[in-house]
Amino acid sequence: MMMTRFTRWVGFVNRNKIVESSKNETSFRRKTYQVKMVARVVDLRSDTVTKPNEAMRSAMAVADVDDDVLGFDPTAQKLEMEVASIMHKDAALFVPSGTMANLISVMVHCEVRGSEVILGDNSHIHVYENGGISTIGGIHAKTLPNNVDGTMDIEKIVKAIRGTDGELYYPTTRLICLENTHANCGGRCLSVEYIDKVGAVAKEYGIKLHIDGARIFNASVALGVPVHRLVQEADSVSVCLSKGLGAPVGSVIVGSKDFITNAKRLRKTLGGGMRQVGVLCAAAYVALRDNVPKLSDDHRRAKMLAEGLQKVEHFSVDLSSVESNMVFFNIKETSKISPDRLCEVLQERGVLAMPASSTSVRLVLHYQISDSDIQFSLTSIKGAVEQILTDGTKNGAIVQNMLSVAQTVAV
Ligand SMILES: Cc1ncc(COP(=O)(O)O)c(C=O)c1O
Ligand SMILES: C[C@@H](O)[C@H](N)C(=O)O
Repeated sequence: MMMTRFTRWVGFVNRNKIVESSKNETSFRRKTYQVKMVARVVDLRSDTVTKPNEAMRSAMAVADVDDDVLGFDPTAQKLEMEVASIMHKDAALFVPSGTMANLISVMVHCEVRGSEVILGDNSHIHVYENGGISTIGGIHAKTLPNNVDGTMDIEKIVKAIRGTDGELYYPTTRLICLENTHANCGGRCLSVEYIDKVGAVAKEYGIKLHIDGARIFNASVALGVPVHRLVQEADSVSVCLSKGLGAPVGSVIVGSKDFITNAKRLRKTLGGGMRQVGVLCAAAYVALRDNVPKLSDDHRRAKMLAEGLQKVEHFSVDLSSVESNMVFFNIKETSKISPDRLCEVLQERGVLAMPASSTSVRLVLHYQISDSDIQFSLTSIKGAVEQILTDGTKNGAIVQNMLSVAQTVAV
């Protein structure tokens, strides 16, 4: 799973040195892997790695702030109203992270003990949020297989909804969660037709629909569908401003006024109530204002990167799966190149990437990656492959020599 490898590969770039951390079983140890003077670093680990730009920093410096727990931070209110308006929802709430946005949303919808949520077995909520909906929310997860396009079969969703006949034994289904775009399915986009159908099922059975919209603006741009139309049937959406939009921190939950009132209380319970949070909301507002139009360039560069990778003999890329800002490519087993080793050598060559599985690597585009960065990355990747194969040949020769010496000595 990408996340297990993700926790092992956290590379920090600090000016001209790369400090590599690797996670062992017992504790997180930061070790200086190798301090190398690199002329250039292209960070393709995720779209969470962007640094606040000058406009964001300036806005943060002059932000009009007050105590937001008391409900008076004007910049937080301005951002929340803007996101609610864009999404055509009644209200919104700024929270520190996408993980907390999802947790709060699920907990508000499933506030009655014995609730169950239907979600994908490859969804971020199920795989990468420490099981928070269960460990903190006390909510039962009913997972269904995610298809390669990020959807769950609607027939399976309907079948998974608990009937009243088993209420003495079964949890009660109260929520369906979708994810758009779908991170672990390569950033694939869920169509508005599909979301509408799931919304219709939710309404028919009197349950709610939440969309993990960490990259909902990527989906909107990739599909050419207004973002409010994509989420029309959702009762709540978590919108990350700190992903492709490039804000340093934060997500926004949108929904009805009552939903957001309950969400606000739960945010405080979870410790997410923040005081002069307008400093962060100011940067998020700039990201929302300036960066949505840049997402199509991220998608274009993702395709450019995928096409370049496809030309590398030892890689395979499903070009049709590159719908937004993510590229997953497989390394053929015959190459004997491991994703870990490739990412390690790439790091020495100034490209940061993350293994996605034992045979694949994930690359994520964001607005701080340029066209020339793509060319630089492709050149570095080809160089890294050659280096690993050459090392492999040399090591093979050394081992062969050692074996023949050992045999000679043994005789
Ligand atoms: C699809 C998706 N949902 C939620 C999150 C969680 O966001 P955060 O990292 O801000 O907690 C992420 C990744 O970060 C994600 O990729
Ligand atoms: C790893 C995961 O939590 C993060 N959302 C990412 O896609 O990088």
